[in-house]
Amino acid sequence: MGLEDSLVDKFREANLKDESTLAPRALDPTDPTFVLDPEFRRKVKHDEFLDCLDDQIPVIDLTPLGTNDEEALGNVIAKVRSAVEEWGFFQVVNHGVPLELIDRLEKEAVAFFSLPLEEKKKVCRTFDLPTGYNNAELTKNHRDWKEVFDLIVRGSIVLPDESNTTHVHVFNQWPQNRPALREAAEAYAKSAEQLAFRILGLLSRSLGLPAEYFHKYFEYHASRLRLNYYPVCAVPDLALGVSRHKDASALTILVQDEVGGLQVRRKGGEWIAVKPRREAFVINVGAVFQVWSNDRWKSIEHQVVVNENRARLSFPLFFNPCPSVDVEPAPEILSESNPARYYPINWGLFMRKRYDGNFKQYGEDIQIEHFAVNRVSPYQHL
Ligand SMILES: O=C(O)CCC(=O)C(=O)O
Ligand SMILES: [Fe+2]
Repeated sequence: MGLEDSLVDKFREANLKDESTLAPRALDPTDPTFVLDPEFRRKVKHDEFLDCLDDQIPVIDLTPLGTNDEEALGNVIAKVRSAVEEWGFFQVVNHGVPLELIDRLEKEAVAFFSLPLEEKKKVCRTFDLPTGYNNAELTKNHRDWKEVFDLIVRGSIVLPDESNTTHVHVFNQWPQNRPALREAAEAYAKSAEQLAFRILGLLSRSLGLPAEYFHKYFEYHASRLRLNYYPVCAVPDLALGVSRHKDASALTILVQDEVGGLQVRRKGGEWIAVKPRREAFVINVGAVFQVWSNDRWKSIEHQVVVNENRARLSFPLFFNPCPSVDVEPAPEILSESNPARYYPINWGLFMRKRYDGNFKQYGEDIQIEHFAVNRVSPYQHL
């Protein structure tokens, strides 16, 4: 038996013995794909926070957004620009989303994830319907130590089918007899959606464009709210809650509980553990802004580590354009010395391929880089 086989055994046996997790066992620790190759395992624990402020994602107070104070607003925009250029991430406080909406959703999410697996599987995601419950998600072909519940923020969207010959209607699945989960998720999603539009405006201005510049791409936006539940893991140095990845969204708004687990890759390659703050949202720009900004901004790698003591909840809202939109570098940003670095990418087809890649085991997930000019891409026809 090789070294890796013995680690797979260790992972399985320790997790089978572990009775501490709140939810009934929904992850099968005998699946060897949970055990990551050494280079992908955590380097830093979930609560190993660095004390120095320079080592934390900048915190930006959004109070000036509701005022006519142009000078204060100008400061906010400058801070956003600098944080996105430096980190790809920032945190916001005084964001306008009521805390009680978050509390309520956390309570309902815990109640849902605590249900027996057979109950949760009644709203299981399928190949054609990428909403609802999933306990077998792959991030770049690694199995994640997490359970998720996904919903479309606007209730439903229309996506191209796999072969791009027709369209499929994607709608939300809700557990029967649990109206409180739906009410809590919809109320939170509505409030976070408003925040997303305000942040979209800030990001546009940070690129030197009018506040409403990108709003036209979001009329029938395809945003998704995800409820993440990371059970206790008996051997957290072998698996991750979410393997390293870059978000494909325009921007992501994340709220997390006090446990900790999110880690962001810095330019030097090191991983920084993000210290949870109850009053703050973590925001990052995704691949769509990378394209719009013609690589001035990058979608930055991040991951989630798990731990042996406490389960964790987090709720990312992936703010996505309409499926019909072709995402391409904003012409106002381009010049002779800054030519377009990407071909136009149809967002609906891109999402379809991403969903399919999460569901099936592909060699490589589709990435925005596949559309870079000068790259020979299997997806250039999209
Ligand atoms: O749980 C988190 O803190 C982040 C999750 C995440 O990055 C994702 O779902 O894309
Ligand atoms: Fe992410």
